[in-house]
Amino acid sequence: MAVLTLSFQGIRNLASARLNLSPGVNVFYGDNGAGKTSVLEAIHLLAMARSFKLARTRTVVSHELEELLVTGELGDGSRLGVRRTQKGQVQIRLNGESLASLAQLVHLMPVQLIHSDSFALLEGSPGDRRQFLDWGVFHQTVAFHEDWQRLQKSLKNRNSLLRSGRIERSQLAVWEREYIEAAERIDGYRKQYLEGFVPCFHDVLNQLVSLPELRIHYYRGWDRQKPLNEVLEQQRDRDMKLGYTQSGPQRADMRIKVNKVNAADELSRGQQKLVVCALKIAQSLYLQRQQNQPTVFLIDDLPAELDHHHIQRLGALMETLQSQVFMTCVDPAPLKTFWKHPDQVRMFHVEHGEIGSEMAFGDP
Ligand SMILES: Nc1ncnc2c1ncn2[C@@H]1O[C@H](COP(=O)(O)OP(=O)(O)OP(=O)(O)O)[C@@H](O)[C@H]1O
Repeated sequence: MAVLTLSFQGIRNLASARLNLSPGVNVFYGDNGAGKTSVLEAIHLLAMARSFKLARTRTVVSHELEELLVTGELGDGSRLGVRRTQKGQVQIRLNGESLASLAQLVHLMPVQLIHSDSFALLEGSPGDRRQFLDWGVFHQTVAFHEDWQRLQKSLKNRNSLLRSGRIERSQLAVWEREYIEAAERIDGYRKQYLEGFVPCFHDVLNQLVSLPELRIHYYRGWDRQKPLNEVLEQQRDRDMKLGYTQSGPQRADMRIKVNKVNAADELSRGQQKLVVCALKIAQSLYLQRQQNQPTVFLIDDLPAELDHHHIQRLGALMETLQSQVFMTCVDPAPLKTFWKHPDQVRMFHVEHGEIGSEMAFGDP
């Protein structure tokens, strides 16, 4: 859901502000250290009650203040507010009422983030790709969250039994049954999600860059040929020595390869960025088609690594999404010329933490 007005105070170097936003594209430009990324953090805080990374969340409250406050008026007229203290206490309110869970907040305003860490989708660990995959599954399948919690609980209990060294077979059997059931359901949700998502991804990728050899391979976290109960049985002794469970959905991966080589090892930095953008855009398009739920995009330094031609392609694609987009850049020039609907684009100049008067292209 789009944020139509955004107010914040106590975020890093940003002066308190109230911004009228476009439901389409919003560009924040300015010099290094001006506070552009901090504006994206403000929106991320509103949507997720935290910054992009745990480490960043710890430092997000301004040095001079005890707490931060971000509030927004959303497209459906509701008012959302997030307060966070230096000590990490969080309060989330929707229309004046406290929200019971973070999951409720995350469903309200799905956010896709594209920034320098997003390259981890290609060059990072399987955990980075699982997180991406599960974002889509979480929004598509209501039951996923509950099954994920069941999986975590049974896995934790199995692992602590394995570590205790005194294995009570009947107790282990109870947790293994629970673990296998949750694992198979999660694997099923992920497979079903990828069946719809992968063609959508290739469509988007083709609009950005020609990489006909690129493929996504799903690994479910245990041997494709064997049922999980058999795998657990075979690995039990080794699992005991290691003190953890080697196989299951917590080891799944979504490998992205070009000519059978990891995309991160084959593609240029710019091509990698286009693949990352295609993955995130496709995920949002797919969510939009399946659930009629638009995503908010946060793109830090959109032009970095891209030539003018690809910036234009990406901009044109962003414009066609029914999503609200926030992007930052140092030099706004490459982002000024090509919009098909300039009345939907607003530009904000950020200077020493102050957000300058906003300008829409339609303005005189
Ligand atoms: N807790 C804090 N309190 C006050 N100022 C902070 C705090 N944390 C960071 N800063 C400062 O706030 C500024 C925020 O920078 P930000 O990352 O938003 O800049 P940017 O415009 O995105 O820059 P770049 O183009 O270099 O990425 C930096 O100058 C930083 O030193």
